[in-house]
Amino acid sequence: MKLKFTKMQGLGNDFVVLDGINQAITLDREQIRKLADRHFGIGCDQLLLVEKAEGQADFRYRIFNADGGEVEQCGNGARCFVRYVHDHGLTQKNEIRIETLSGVISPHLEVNGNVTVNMGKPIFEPEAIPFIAEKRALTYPLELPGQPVTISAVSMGNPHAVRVVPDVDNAPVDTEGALIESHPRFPKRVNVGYLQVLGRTHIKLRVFERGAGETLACGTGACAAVVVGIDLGLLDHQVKVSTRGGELTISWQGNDEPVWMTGPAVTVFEGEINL
Ligand SMILES: N[C@H](CCC[C@H](N)C(=O)O)C(=O)O
Repeated sequence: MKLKFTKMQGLGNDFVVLDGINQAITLDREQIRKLADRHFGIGCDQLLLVEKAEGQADFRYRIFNADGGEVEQCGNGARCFVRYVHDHGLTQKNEIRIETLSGVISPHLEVNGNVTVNMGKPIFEPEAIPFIAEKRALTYPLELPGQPVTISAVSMGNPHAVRVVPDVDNAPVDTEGALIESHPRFPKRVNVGYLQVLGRTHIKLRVFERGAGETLACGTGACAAVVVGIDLGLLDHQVKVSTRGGELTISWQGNDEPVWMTGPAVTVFEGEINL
């Protein structure tokens, strides 16, 4: 099967984007893993599928991690999604509503080329994350081989565990991140963020992503980290998030207010692959 694709990236978090409207696409887990493979396929952190909306939204937005698993949300991908549908003539709108497994989000193309997305509101109830805990708390002890660690847990539609650390550049992201990602108290596994507070309006962040490993940036991870930082009283309402791939601006007014994310979305190349 010949498949047209577009390679895109948001702060180095990279995507293979497929038009599922003008080409009939059914991919199994193994085919997704192959497309995402950086040696035997195209290579990406996530594969994004553009489909017709089922409800009132403009499009349906499906997200698959490099391990082939379909997930609920992807922030950097949402910015690339609106750039893609605009550039490929699938819409003339600058602001669109896209339905995901975790609800509708609305990315907006800014005149300066950045994209702002209403990422919806954070969810802290453990059973909705999902995370196994007696009750909602600001932080939780999490048993690991060796000594336990302290995390916060929140959902941005997808699950996030966030650790506040003094120095992200020396944090055990690959080793400890992998242990937390598949910890039994996260029944659907979890994205693991390492947050360093540089000031009340600036943090540094690294994320070991569920189903992909450490990425250069994680949009929902940046939202989760800022929300946790605000909840812990460490951050103000608008924060610059410095990731290895560049900077995001995240803002949250608290309580049931949505989280807003602003950042870039870049097309790298168009291609075609025989699958
Ligand atoms: N690995 C994530 C999906 C991609 C999220 C990330 N790339 C973003 O920009 O939000 C998960 O399994 O929930």
